[in-house]
Amino acid sequence: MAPKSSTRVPLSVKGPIDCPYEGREMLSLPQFNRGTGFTAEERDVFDLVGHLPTSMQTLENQVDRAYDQYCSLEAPLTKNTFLMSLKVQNEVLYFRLLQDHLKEVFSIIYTPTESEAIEQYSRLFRRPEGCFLDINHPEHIERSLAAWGAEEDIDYIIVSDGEEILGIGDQGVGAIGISSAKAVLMTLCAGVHPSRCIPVALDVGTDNERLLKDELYLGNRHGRVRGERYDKFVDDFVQCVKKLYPRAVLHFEDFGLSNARRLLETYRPQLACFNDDVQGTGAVTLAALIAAVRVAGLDFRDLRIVIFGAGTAGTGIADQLRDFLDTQGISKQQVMDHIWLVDKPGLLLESMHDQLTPAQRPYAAADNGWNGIDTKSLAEIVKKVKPHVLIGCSTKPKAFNEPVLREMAKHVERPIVFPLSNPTRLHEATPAEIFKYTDGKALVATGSPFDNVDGKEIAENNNCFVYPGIGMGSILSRARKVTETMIGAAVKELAGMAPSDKDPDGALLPDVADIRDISARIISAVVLQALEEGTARVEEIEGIKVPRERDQCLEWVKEQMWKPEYRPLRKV
Ligand SMILES: NC(=O)C1=CN([C@@H]2O[C@H](COP(=O)(O)OP(=O)(O)OC[C@H]3O[C@@H](n4cnc5c(N)ncnc54)[C@H](O)[C@@H]3O)[C@@H](O)[C@H]2O)C=CC1
Ligand SMILES: CC(=O)C(=O)O
Ligand SMILES: [Mg+2]
Repeated sequence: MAPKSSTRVPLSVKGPIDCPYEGREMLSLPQFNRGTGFTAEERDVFDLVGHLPTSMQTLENQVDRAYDQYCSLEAPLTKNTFLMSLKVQNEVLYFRLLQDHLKEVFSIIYTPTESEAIEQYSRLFRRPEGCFLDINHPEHIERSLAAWGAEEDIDYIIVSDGEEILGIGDQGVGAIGISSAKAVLMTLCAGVHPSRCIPVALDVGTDNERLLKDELYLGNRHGRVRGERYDKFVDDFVQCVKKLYPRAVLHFEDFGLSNARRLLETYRPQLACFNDDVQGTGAVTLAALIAAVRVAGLDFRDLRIVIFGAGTAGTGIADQLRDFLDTQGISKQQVMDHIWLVDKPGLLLESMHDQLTPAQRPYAAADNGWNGIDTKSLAEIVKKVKPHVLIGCSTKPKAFNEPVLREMAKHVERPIVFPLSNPTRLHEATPAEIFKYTDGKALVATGSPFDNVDGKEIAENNNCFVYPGIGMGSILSRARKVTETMIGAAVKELAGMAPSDKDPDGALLPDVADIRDISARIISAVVLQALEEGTARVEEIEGIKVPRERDQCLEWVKEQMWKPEYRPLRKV
């Protein structure tokens, strides 16, 4: 959190850091604490003498020590808790450790382990690390948000009401866990200054009986508030964001099916906002699909796609495909005619109109042609449609079983299969199963990380590949809106980095280990698009003329990214 306005310090990414603190207080602030990393001069100037052991260490020494401690822990959840503690002790050390061991720690700080941490949020709680807004006290919204800094301090706000977290459903106030984890990734992947991002939990109650019965549960102990009171609370929050932080980008995460898209549609015209589950998932899946289509030698015009699980993510993917292909000269209707949505009632048909969500309706299949076919059976649907692509966002493990996959492999040369449900145990199939039942011919991407199978790398098709880039691109351009074309620019940039373009056995998305470089390129593409289409306000607000040439813009972007390093401290 930024210091109070009386001692406000600029939150920069280079040069000396102004510090108004000293002594024990400084050691308790993760933004300023360097522990054994403080130099002799800093110990003197900031009155730290006597508070630290004699020996002085470099950041690299500290990372080695912390990493050894991390490795000595066995269970992923214990590792997650350890990293959480490190984060509230020394922010630079925390991010440097993550950066140096990125691939290894990714599944610990994010899906799947973060899901476990969120399920146990009230029992693992040590220190609060975000902004908690209570539906029973909407009068506190402004005061709570304003405590995070002045208008120019805040770039990004991630908000969740915790209804549909990472595939594990309603976690009530545990929402703060996903907002914080996504905020960490904003810094780690895209270099957003950690103090310029606010993770927010909207505590509107929970319908999770386990939590309601748990005497240690830390959130509001009543059912989820819905309807007008909920809408008013969310609206109060958004209007407050607009008022206090008009430059910031608002990121919605893990809202439930009945709210996610509705809130996005309501607020998109009002401010720069983005729903990661709808748009981020759609964007990364489209990038992986573009890569897969190239490997399979297919044409998007002919592609038949079945999406199993037509909720927030499933319909987000369908819309992203439809809107992107429309810009490539394939009409929206043609794309919609080639997408089949399947949900709990089976294939979604026109005759189900009244039971379908507005997002599902445009894709409902005409009933004629399906007479005598069991539309509840995925294998039967696959037999009839003969899809090239099968995408899972259902949270139904093992839904892509042997009959389904074998049926798919009968009709197409290279089945494209993306089981995207998180966490790992909810995947519709494992990569090993998919390869087994398609005789190794499938092109696979998964929602959570998986190890290689028979030397084949498995792309992690997770929105973490794009939202940091889209978010930071919107921040740096000071975008008025996060537009479809800016998201499209991110998709094209990511699709252009697919290892499978060079090696047909390569992954459909680049390696998460390279996420900082990947994000920098996406940021740059988004900034350039925002400049071109006039959504950017960076010159107007900050007086900055961003280079419009690609390489120069990329260099500029890299300079704006926060890095975990001990910059000189200046006493103020
Ligand atoms: N890989 C990634 O980047 C992302 C993955 N996801 C994952 O996708 C899954 C779904 O997330 P959301 O769309 O946000 O949830 P959601 O609740 O909005 O949608 C889930 C949909 O699946 C349907 N469903 C549930 N059981 C089913 C069954 N047995 N057969 C067919 N359909 C069934 C539900 O009725 C609902 O329409 C979660 O596991 C989530 O973690 C979500 C966003 C991003
Ligand atoms: C990845 C993500 O956003 C989800 O599973 O909800
Ligand atoms: Mg999500």
